[in-house]
Amino acid sequence: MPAARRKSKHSGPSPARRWQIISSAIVLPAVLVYMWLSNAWSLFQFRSENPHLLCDSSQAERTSLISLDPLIIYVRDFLSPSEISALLTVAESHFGPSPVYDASARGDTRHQGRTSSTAFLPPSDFPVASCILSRARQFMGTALGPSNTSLSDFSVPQLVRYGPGQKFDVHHDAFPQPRMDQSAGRQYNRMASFFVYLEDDCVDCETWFPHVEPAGIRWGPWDTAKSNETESVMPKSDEYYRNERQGGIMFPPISGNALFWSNLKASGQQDGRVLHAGLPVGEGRKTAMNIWAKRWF
Ligand SMILES: O=C(O)CCC(=O)C(=O)O
Ligand SMILES: [Fe+2]
Repeated sequence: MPAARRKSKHSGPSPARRWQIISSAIVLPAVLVYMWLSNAWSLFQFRSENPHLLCDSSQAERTSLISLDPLIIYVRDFLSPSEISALLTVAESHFGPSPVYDASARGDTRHQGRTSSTAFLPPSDFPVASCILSRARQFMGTALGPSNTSLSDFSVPQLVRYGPGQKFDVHHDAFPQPRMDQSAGRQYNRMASFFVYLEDDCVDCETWFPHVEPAGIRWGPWDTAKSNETESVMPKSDEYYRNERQGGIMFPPISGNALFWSNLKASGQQDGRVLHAGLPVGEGRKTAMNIWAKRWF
């Protein structure tokens, strides 16, 4: 046999080399295809479990900043329907004429600017009021301050009710000067307000903040005094505030939702920008809950 032929018979790759070639030509691509397929499968599964691959609508934020300065926050679903019906039931027999604080008399009086009815719900007598105060405390987080440690850091919660023609004229929730808390033996003021809507079956019954004009508001044509029409500033499905022809912002009552705002400047004085009113009810009935957090002095 010629030498050249003999040589070619033995010059092929060794078995180890052949295995190396097979593995790089078949096994490696197979592994890569497998990895790609399994990734694609997981993605497919993820997509079929989350067909829209968008936000989960049940995770919608419940709070909206209306104004940073002064601080005003809108809270959706602050109270559940069952909490609302519990509050309305326990308060029903406790309504009397709404009081107004008279600084010169240093006490509560009646005033023609406030014609609603009020029911006081001391948390010690009304467990539902107590758990709602705890929620308010949670909402306020560390803003209550280190000396605020108990439910007495809130004024006694009140339900306020308006029938046709009843109103609360423009006013401030904080007192002009700190007021004595007799049982605590200390002075306090209402540093923040929660106003929670319970019954909203009424017309012309908004809460109006005449001096708050959030940056995000699109002013209506009336702003130029050319038209009498107000313009909604939110899409219909989310219409929880609207602008007001005379200026400011109006909140129509929506049962369960709450407004939260800060009443005091850092100095402890009233912040005049959060003056507000309960407009005279046209028809129907509005019931809401007042919760005031105290700042001690
Ligand atoms: O009735 C309203 O809309 C506001 C009432 C209010 O401001 C209050 O009770 O202090
Ligand atoms: Fe008020």
